[in-house]
Amino acid sequence: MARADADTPMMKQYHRLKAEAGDALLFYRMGDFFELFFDDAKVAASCLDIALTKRGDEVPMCGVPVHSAEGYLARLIRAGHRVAIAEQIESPAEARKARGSKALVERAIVRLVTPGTLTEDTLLESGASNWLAAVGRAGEEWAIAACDISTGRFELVACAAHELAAELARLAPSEVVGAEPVSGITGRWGHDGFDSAEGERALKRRFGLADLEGLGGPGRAELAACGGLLAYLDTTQRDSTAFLAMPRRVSRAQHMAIDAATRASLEICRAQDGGIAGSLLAEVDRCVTAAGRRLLGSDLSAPLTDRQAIEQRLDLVAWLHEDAIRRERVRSALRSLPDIGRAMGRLVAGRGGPRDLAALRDGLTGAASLADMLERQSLKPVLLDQLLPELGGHDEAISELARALIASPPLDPAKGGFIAEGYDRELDQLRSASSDGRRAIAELEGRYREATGISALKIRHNAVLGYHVEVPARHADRLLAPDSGFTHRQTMAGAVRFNSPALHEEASRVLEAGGHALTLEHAHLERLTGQVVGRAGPIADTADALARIDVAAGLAERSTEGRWSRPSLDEGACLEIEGGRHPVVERALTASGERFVANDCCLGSGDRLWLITGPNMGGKSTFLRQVALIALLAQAGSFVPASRARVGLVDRLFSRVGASDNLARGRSTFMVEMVETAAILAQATEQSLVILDEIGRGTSTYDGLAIAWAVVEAMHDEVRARTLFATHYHELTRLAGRLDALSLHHVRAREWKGELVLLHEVAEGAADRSYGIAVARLAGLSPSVLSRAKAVLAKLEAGRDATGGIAAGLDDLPLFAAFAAKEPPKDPLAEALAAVEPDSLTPREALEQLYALKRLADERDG
Ligand SMILES: Nc1ncnc2c1ncn2[C@@H]1O[C@H](COP(=O)(O)OP(=O)(O)OP(=O)(O)O)[C@@H](O)[C@H]1O
Repeated sequence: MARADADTPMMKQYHRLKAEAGDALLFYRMGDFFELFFDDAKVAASCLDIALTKRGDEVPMCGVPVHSAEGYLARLIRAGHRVAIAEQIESPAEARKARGSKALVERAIVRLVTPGTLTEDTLLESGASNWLAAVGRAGEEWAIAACDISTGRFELVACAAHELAAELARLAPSEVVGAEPVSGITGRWGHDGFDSAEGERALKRRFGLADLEGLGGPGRAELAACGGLLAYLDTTQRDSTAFLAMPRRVSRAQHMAIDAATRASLEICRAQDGGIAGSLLAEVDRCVTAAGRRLLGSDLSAPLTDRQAIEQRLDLVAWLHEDAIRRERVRSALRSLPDIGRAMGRLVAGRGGPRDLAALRDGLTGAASLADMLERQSLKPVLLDQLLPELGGHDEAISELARALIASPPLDPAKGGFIAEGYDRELDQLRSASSDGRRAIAELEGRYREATGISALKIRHNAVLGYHVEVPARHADRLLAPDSGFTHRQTMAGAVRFNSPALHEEASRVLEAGGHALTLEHAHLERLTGQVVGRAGPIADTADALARIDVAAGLAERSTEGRWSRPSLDEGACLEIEGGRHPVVERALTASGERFVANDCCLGSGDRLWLITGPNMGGKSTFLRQVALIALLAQAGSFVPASRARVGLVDRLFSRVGASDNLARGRSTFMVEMVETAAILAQATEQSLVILDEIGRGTSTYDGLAIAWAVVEAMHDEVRARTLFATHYHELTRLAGRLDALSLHHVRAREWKGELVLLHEVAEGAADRSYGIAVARLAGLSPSVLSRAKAVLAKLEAGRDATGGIAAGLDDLPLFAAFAAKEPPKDPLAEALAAVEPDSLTPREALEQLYALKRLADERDG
């Protein structure tokens, strides 16, 4: 930068603000633009594809107009940037008045825009939640405090260190913050406030609580996370407040545990390409409101484990499923409702406007009439009875807003005109004074035309001159005459402009009345906003209740469309599915005119591990995933794509795909596969459901088979979870003779007139052969390569038959339990040492312990 420029007061101010903004891009307000300088300008210009210019000789700079800044902000945020907004906090006139004619306008950072702290519609996806998650810890305890300030949701979850990643995967936050880096988690670290005492203070202050008993006494890690979260909100929101309902403590046991890899593999809320299209969510979603869509996403992300709660959701879906007319009435009532949750988020944050108030008016009115309609229905399910009271109770607010606002107010309050006539007498009078004035001005125009004889005379208005008389240049002389009563203001190319005392007087009246009217309207806006913000909690409850009804009605609609059935739930470890289908694959096939073959599955304590073989493309992966998705949908409270399903409640769901299937995602090392398999073996329980698709195939045949073999044994003998294991290692079928709760299944195929026909039917027993070469022919491999492959296969098979193949001798292998029992011998000295707590010992006790340890050491060595 040029030295001289660096020293200007403006640049000094800029650098001070930039230092405060840290790594966020600084939007520095200059008149009608936000300007960016130095590296910020380079980053923004390339990200936004706008021109990079120079200030003075050297300072790179670019700018975006204030009125369209939101669109640019959205792009920067989506590209992973944070933006600090430095506004002018006084007008140039105020600055001059206070500090002289050359005074610099004072600026301050009024907001830090980050991905997790957005409230604007243009910056948010309407159908997805926008979580900000703060990771806190106290000793060995960890917790996440998460909020979505666009709707006020606020959750606390305590968990162990190894569960953090899965919990974060459930929330899929837009932003993660914490005090110190947590391995395996991408976030922004180094933030302050992650302290339990600070958290407790901040929570009490924020919600006006004397103690935290009402919240069920959150633990120290939860408080630390809260402290960090609230401090971060203060940093980003500055003078405005973020919308937060009272925190809800989420116990991990309330939800089916699903780790990040399983979510990705089952494509629950996002498909593999990261988009919603192609995911389970997109397939199931028939919600008619954005809030419903957000809730459905969170339901599918966190299926329940409490049978009663699931049955309640299912009862509501069933009630809407059995009566199409009732369902359509509910859905059409919901369809017209605005997003009151998000409107509330903006109003609380001080970024709301008249249109948000109108959204509340219309949304709450709609909620009340929906409640009326539902109230009259008979045999209502319990959940609906619980939801109905939440829909109402806003009569006062509704009638106030209905009286106060015009039908469709403008987004921007700046020009006024949003307060309805008849709401405020004074405002009405001011408005009529102003319109009387405008009428008087129009009359004046007529009179002047007559008096001057200039029919082209006009009274106009612009920002610089205000009201003025304008005549074509050729008639100007008449008005320029000293006794004309007009004062010259401006000469243009073809016209000359004048003022007159009468016009001046009328114009002042218009201006004054208009100004007062605007001030009054703004005062009303502020007061009305204050009133609804005071009811933020109950309004958020209404928004949640509407979303819950929308989700149930949408699921009922989807079930009708797809002939889905209500699952029955069971506390035991069973999973019985008749005529199960994979909703996403089924739709893709139907779209191309093909038929999806429904399949059965029956897992129970005596038959809990299915080993599935069969040709490539035979439908193994599809079958595995559909079973997992059916369990997941059932526990989320949805009907399922099956003719009958009985689901033993699943505590944890795991799905893993062998390494090579994941190649496209670039994270498909064999190592990842093994780490993930190890996690399943460590975490799955007898109540879990595990889907393993070709585990072990990412390495050499011998290693792969050996690992797959050992994993199947461990799943069967140790973990004992319900398991579906798809494999191409035919040798594994030998395990059926040794493991009594394992059964063999295959996807059927037939060769007909030399062509392979894949039947996509799951049948009992092992596949008779692998058909790999036949599939390769389907794929179009050349005849010469195919015939060579056949010759090689024949040789290999002959060798296998002669020697017993690669699995020869495995039948003599001792059982898995014989190995599993062998743990490394314990070291008493190490154990005793680990048990010592130096801080809690007196010097004398310490000495005694030292002697005891020495004794143990002697015993071990001696
Ligand atoms: N039940 C079914 N009914 C009809 N078509 C099916 C069915 N299941 C799968 N398919 C079709 O077969 C294709 C392959 O299925 P899938 O990927 O499940 O096979 P796979 O046995 O796992 O194959 P590979 O062993 O090569 O991974 C699917 O994309 C789908 O088009």
